[in-house]
Amino acid sequence: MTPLLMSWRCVPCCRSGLSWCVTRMITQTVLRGVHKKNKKKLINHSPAASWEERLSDVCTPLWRMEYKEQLKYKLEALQKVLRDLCLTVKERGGQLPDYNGLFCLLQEVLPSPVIYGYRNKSTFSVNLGPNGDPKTVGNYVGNERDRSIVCVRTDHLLNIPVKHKLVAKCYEDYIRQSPLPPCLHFRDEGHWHEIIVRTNSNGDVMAIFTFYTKHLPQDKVLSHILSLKEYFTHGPGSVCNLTSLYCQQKNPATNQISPPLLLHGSPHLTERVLGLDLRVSPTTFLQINTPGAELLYTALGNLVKNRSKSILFDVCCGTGVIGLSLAGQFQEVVGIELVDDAVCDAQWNMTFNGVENCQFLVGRAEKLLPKLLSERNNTEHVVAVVNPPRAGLRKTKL
Ligand SMILES: C[S@@+](CC[C@H](N)C(=O)[O-])C[C@H]1O[C@@H](n2cnc3c(N)ncnc32)[C@H](O)[C@@H]1O
Repeated sequence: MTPLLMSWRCVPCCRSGLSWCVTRMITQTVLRGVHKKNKKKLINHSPAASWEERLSDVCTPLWRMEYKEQLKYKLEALQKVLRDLCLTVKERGGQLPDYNGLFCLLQEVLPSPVIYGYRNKSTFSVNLGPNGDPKTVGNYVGNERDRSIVCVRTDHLLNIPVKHKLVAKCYEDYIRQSPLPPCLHFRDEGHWHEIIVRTNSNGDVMAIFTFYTKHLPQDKVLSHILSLKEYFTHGPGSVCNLTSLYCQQKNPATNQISPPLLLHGSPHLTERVLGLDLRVSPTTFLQINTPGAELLYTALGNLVKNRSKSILFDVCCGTGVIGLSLAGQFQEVVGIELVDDAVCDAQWNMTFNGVENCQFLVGRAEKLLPKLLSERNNTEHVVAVVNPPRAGLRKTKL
């Protein structure tokens, strides 16, 4: 189980006098990459392991540990990353400060306020289940390379909330009685595809399903989509009490997915994070554990106290949550984000919450940041935050 995925470190950047606060999500990928060997020990590779256990090992690799042990494991994983990085720099003749054998201060991993059912977004695939049923809704066990994928229901997963599981179950019930076949991985046929479920702290639910339109005339596409809508709004699926239902069509000609089409309910959910009301559209990025994110942003705020004369660069700002939540502590906030829609959400969030000292710019941080910094001759009053650190940012010259 990976209920808490956060820690942070603060590295003063000597060259520019710029405070460089780096928040860091320790993702499963990091755990996989850094502690591959250790992780193998965590996983029960016995052929007797059930499908459910195997799925838990994929989705929540630390689930066999007590939560305290998980936090210790994550801290050690981070220490190892920093030690390895330090070694690499030193081997190449570089010099680094020493903080107890690490080159920067590393704080404890904070426990998440919620450790079960904490996800606010889940994606469920459709594929062959362990019993061979091609209309099984769940998550994958197996390997894409050798095409050994099996789709296992997620009812037992500790990190997925009950509401998400209910939508997945209802979707499975519906597609099983539909005459249309599913659209399976690697097969250019069938129609029913994945479903994404998002919830907010109020318990509102948004579902976004993908429908593959190949070989189906548009009127038939429409009737099947509307029939699913009817099922979720007035049929047995109404137990899910959906706040919003969206459909995305996968276009066979381009293999691209259309923008989400609202079939029912409100276009957005609203999520409250640290007193801010945030607009959540089908594509909006939010940290997956909202109370965990609040803890992260609060911890970040504590690191950057007394900055009323400073400017904050929120690098890769997404919908601007970090910058907006810290805006009161800074003279000015500049968010930089690659994706246009995310910047629109950030601007909406700023206006809706009455924040006035932020601006959000669309563009690549690597390109915009040097220009923005060169416009400011005193970088002492500049703080930058990036979450998560991106490989694409590593060559940025500050
Ligand atoms: C995981 S989200 C994090 C958003 C935000 N920092 C937060 O914590 O809520 C990462 C964001 O970085 C953006 N991004 C990725 N590479 C970027 C780049 N080179 N320049 C600017 N934004 C980038 C993505 O579009 C995405 O919205």
